[in-house]
Amino acid sequence: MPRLSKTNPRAVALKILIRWEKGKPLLDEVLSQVLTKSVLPDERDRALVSELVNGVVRHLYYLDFILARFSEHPLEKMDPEVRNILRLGAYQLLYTRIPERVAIAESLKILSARRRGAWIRGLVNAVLHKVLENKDNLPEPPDFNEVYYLSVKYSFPEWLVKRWLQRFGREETEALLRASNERSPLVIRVNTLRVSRDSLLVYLQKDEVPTAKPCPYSPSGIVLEGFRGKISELKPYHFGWISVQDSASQLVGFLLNPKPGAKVLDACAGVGGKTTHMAELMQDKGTIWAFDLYEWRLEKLKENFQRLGLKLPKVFVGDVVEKLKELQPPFFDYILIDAPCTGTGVIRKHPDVKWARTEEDFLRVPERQLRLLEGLAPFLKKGGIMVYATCSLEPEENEQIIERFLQSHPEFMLEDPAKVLSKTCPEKVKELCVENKYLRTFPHKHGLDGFFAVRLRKV
Ligand SMILES: C[S@@+](CC[C@H](N)C(=O)[O-])C[C@H]1O[C@@H](n2cnc3c(N)ncnc32)[C@H](O)[C@@H]1O
Repeated sequence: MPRLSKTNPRAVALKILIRWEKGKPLLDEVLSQVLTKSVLPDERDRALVSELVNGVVRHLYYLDFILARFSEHPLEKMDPEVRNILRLGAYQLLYTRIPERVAIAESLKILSARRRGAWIRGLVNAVLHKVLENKDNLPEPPDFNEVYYLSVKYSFPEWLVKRWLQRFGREETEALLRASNERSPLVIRVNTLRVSRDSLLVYLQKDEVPTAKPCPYSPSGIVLEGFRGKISELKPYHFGWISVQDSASQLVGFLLNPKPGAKVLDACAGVGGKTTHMAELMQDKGTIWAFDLYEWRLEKLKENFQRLGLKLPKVFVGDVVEKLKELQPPFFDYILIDAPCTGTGVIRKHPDVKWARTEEDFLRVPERQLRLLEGLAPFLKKGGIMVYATCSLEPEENEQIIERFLQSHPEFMLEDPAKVLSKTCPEKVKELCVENKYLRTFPHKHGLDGFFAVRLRKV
């Protein structure tokens, strides 16, 4: 019989948290590796693992603050198994509707199965009961230090809170921290080559997701409010009618808006979220060259093209700047640079991002981004369009990079995103366009992932 660590969702979550805490690998990757090896055939158990792991990572500092108040033993001196079982227990008690006795009993069951002694079980039992007894009157972090207070209350590293406070001020920073801790709704993009958004909406509302509603910004977007199921269990997913893509990310495709028959370069294609959108916008006519550093991502990209019934693009593994020098490609009509970035705009989806970043990233990452802009600019046709996008909120990766690029490239000019987007998207999209130059979305202002994008024309 498989061991508890493979069959019990809380034990699987514990294993993931211990592994994540040790080396801070990408949480999604550890989650999928451990889930693949686990024996959890029920989809609800797998969803519980994901909910517990993401929840603990999202509220890490606050959970530790609360636990430290109720434990006589310093958390940092506990072994990782005990520390993380306490975090898991406290998360269930404070943030979920799991019955309290189940949350505590299951924590103790795991410790027993792992042959932890009576002393450890007693400690965990006592601390979790104290959390439960004080649930309606939990201690607050001291507020004489604004940075420390916000950092603990919303579980963000102090350096990032300080950075946002300097830029946005107290009220807006608090709104951003709060919004970044919320779970984002699931948004899908309709493959309009197969089905119209209106008819798919009718189908979903009637049959599979009664709460489905049109996205107010993207003409192809449907928001599956409150949907907690697995997307691959929806029939339209199997028919190739939909892809999962946040509304802000969909707008990047509409900003480039490649025409049918065009030659397009997707420099950082990943698993093809935007590549497939471009193919749909081009009515599957034309040529797309898709690059990424990782083969496994491009394999997924191909699967996505196949599922959506789209013609496969030309796919290349490796550094796009170096590869293009070897390949001597044609000049492109359109280039998309969906640049690697710090990801501070998508913390609500990837809570580990806040713990993985350091201040040095804001020196290192922009240089990679500028290298991509500089390296790809020569491959764009005169009159062609290049869109640069990130899911970061930080000016160093966004406005400042574009200014630096434009200073040494007078042959490029910025186009007003509002003018381009209003041709295909609802009027409301203009709210997201600023200074006639930038498309900028924020979780706390628009309820969207934080994205930045510009449209550059080579003149
Ligand atoms: C923001 S993600 C792209 C997401 C993707 N466009 C989508 O919509 O699904 C950035 C991607 O760029 C890739 N990347 C980073 N540097 C690169 C380079 N020099 N050449 C090619 N790909 C690169 C990364 O592997 C990563 O998959």
